Amino acid sequence: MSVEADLRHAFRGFELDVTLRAGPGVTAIFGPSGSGKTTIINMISGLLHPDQGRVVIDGASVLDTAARRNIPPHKRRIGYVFQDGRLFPHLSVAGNIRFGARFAHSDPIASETEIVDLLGLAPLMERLPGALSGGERQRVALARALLSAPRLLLMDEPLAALDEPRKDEILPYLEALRDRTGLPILYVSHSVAEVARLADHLILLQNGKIALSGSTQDILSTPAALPFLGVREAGSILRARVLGHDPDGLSRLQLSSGELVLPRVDAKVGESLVIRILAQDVLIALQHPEGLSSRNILPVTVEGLHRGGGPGVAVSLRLGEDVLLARVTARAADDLALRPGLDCFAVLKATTVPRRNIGHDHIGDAPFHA
Ligand SMILES: Nc1ncnc2c1ncn2[C@@H]1O[C@H](COP(=O)(O)OP(=O)(O)OP(=O)(O)O)[C@@H](O)[C@H]1O
Repeated sequence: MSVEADLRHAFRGFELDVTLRAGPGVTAIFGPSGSGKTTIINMISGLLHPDQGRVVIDGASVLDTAARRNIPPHKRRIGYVFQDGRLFPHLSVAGNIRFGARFAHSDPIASETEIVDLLGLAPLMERLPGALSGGERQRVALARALLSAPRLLLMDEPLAALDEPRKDEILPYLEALRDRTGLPILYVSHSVAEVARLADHLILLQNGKIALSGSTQDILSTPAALPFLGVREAGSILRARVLGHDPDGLSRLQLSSGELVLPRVDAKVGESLVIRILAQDVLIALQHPEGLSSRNILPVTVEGLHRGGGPGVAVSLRLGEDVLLARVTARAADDLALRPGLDCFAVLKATTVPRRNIGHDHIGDAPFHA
């Protein structure tokens, strides 16, 4: 399943011009306020009509301005999840979920029981939305969208209205939904942490145009992406497998090259994880440091440097199959004579990685209807 969109549109003082293609899994659309994220989502869903455009979902054309084709929103087979859930307050959870099924034009992607199980809703079925937490309400909105037998899911900042603990609670459900439904999911977000955790692909939008796009892992480790993500949020993703949990409360993880030690992670031995390491939490040493408190000293090779407008330099460091991003001062980069090809050591402090930055890599569970 896939979605293709070619969209051109002018509002007063704003021009949108994007071509995108997304397959199964999460494709995040990330960009500053006013860059056009919601406009893209609204045009794909049919809520807004572009000056010129073409949208193809799962091989079916739903919009083609040149051919005067414009399928109305409710016939496009799209599940839409908004920031605020938009549940019917007078219907129970079960009633809200079943409402989605009324719009199903074909076989659902999974049965109601499967969807209720996936989103952990069984104990909540009789409750009214007013008696649910924000995170629970969003899980109901996700279930309703899934039961409408969509070929595409659009999520416009679905976690933005939730506080941090509720976000943490719902992220594992979104990971499961991503891995089990096989649907393309376009996910609008302002949060690098969310994108790093969930998205397979990332589109960076600026002023109505695509500035960068590619696999999330590649984009997040590209020094050139740093100005878009913000220096504080910049960081790369490492893939790791849990090797073991030690009695002193630390977990050992296998990287594509070397091992990482972190405070106990919530995963079983053998599980695959994605871990976001913030660029500001990585130190660079030319020699293997001795007598250091950190247990994470990884041999790396400098791949590239990117000088920003300020005092900082982003340095990409090759670590096996992954790239680690470090942010150092320009003065330090000069003093250490950092240059592509230089072998050095990356030092990470184990306690700086918050739990939120550790996600599950694509879960091995069989997709629905596999
Ligand atoms: N119906 C409209 N009429 C005129 N201008 C619009 C309309 N909708 C959006 N715009 C303009 O288009 C631009 C993109 O808006 P859009 O809502 O897509 O941005 P966004 O990236 O989703 O922003 P945010 O993160 O704040 O939600 C903005 O300059 C906005 O003012």
